[in-house]
Amino acid sequence: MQSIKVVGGRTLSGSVDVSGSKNAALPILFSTLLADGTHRFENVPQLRDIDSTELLLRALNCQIERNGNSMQVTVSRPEKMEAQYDLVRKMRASILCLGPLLARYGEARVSLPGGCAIGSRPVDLHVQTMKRLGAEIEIEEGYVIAKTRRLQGAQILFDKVTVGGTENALMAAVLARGTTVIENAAKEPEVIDLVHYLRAMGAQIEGEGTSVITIDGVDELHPAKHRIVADRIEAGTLLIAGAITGGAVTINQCVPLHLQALTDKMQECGFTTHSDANSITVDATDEWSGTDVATAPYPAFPTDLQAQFMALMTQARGTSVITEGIFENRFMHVQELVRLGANISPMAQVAVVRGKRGGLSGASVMATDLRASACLVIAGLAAKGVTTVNRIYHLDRGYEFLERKLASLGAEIERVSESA
Ligand SMILES: CC(=O)N[C@H]1[C@@H](OP(=O)(O)OP(=O)(O)OC[C@H]2O[C@@H](n3ccc(=O)[nH]c3=O)[C@H](O)[C@@H]2O)O[C@H](CO)[C@@H](O)[C@@H]1O
Ligand SMILES: C=C(OP(=O)(O)O)C(=O)O
Repeated sequence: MQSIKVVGGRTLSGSVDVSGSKNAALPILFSTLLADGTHRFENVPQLRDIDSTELLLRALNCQIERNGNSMQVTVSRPEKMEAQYDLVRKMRASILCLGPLLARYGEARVSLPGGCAIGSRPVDLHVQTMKRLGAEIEIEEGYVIAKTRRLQGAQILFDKVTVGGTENALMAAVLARGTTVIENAAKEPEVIDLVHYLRAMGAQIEGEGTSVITIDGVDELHPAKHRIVADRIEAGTLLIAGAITGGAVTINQCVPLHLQALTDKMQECGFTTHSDANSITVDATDEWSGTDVATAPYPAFPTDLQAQFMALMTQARGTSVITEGIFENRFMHVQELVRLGANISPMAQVAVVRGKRGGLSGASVMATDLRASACLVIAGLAAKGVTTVNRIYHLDRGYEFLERKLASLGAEIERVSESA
C-alpha cells in the first residue's frame, strides 16, 4: 500500500493545469450505452474511478481504447444487461448505468451500491425515477432488477436535489416516448456537461443549469465527440493548497464561474483572487482570517470542497463554523486534523474550527475518503515537519497526479510505499 509524505512549510508558487472532471466523465462514459458505435472523448482524467468505469463498460461488451487523456468507447449490445456487485462496490457511480440500460434495452440488473464513509447514500430517488418513467422494479438479492417496454415520458419532481438522480433521469428520458420534465433538478456543471454530450448524440433537452429540465424523447441516438469539462473540485483543492501556504498560485484550464462559491469565501477571508476566461489566481498573503461556510447544492459551496476548506480554516485567525448540508457523515477528517494539532469541535453536521496560524505539526494520518485525503495533504503542507497520509487509494479514486502537481508548485511531497 502507498502513502503520501509531505514536508510542511514550503510556500507554493507558480501555475498548474487542471484535469478533466471525474464527476462529469463518469455519467458521460455511462451515457455511451445509449448508442452503438464509437464515442470519442478528450480530457478524460487518468484515475481509479475511470478505470472502474472502464471495467464495467467492458463487462457490458464495450471496447475501450485509451491514450493519455483520450478515450474511445465502442458500444455494441451486451449479452447481459448487468452491473455486478464486484464492480459496483468499487464505485457508487456505477448506478448510473441503470438509466441507459433500461432506456436502451428495457432491462437492467444493477447491484445496489451500499453505503460509504461519508453517509448512507441511498438510491431510492433513482429507483423512483425509473418507476415514474414506467419501469417495473424489484429489489432482490441486493440488486435493482428493472424491466419495461419503451419508457414513457413523465413529470419527475425530486424532493431533494440529487446530482446522480438527475443524471440517471436524463439518460433514461432521452430515449423515452414523449416528454419528461424534471423539477428540482441538480444544476451542477457536471450535469450540464452530460447534457452537452447527450445533445451532441442527438438528444432533445432544454433547461440544463436551471431547476427545470425538459426532455423530448427521440427514437435513436448516435455516437459523438466531446471534451470533458475541467474539474472544479480539483481546481478548488489546488487553490486552497496555494492559499494555506501563503503562496501565489494560478490554476489554468478551469472555469472560474464554477468556483465562485469558493473564491467568494476566500475573498471574505481576506485573500485576493483574480479570474480570467479560464484561470484563477490567488495572491500571496498572510493577512487573512476565518469565515463560516455551509455546503449545499450548486451554485452554493460544494460538499466536495468542505474537507479541504476545513484544513484551510485550521490556519485562520479566529473561529469558523462549517456546516455540512449534503451528507450526514462527512466529518471523518476532523479527528485526523485534530491529530495534527487542530482545534475543532464537531457536533452532528456542524464543526467549529478555532484557527491558529502555525498550529499544526506533522504526524501519520489515515485518509477515510477521497476529499478527506486531499484535506490531510493540504493540512500537511502547513504543518511543521513530516505528515504521512495513509490509505491514499481513496485519493487515487479522484485526483490525477495530485502530488506531482503540488510538487511542480514547490511542495516537498512524495508518494512512498508503506514498507519503504
Ligand atoms: C460521481 C458524482 O458525481 N459524485 C458526486 C454526486 O454524488 P451523488 O450523485 O451520489 O450525490 P447526490 O446529489 O445524489 O446526493 C445528494 C443527497 O441526496 C441523497 N440521496 C441521493 C440519491 C437518492 O436516491 N436518495 C438520496 O437520499 C444523498 O444521500 C445526499 O444526501 O453529488 C454529490 C453532491 O454534490 C457529490 O458529493 C459527489 O461527489
Ligand atoms: C464523494 C465523491 O465521489 P463519489 O460520489 O464518487 O463517492 C467526490 O467526488 O467527492
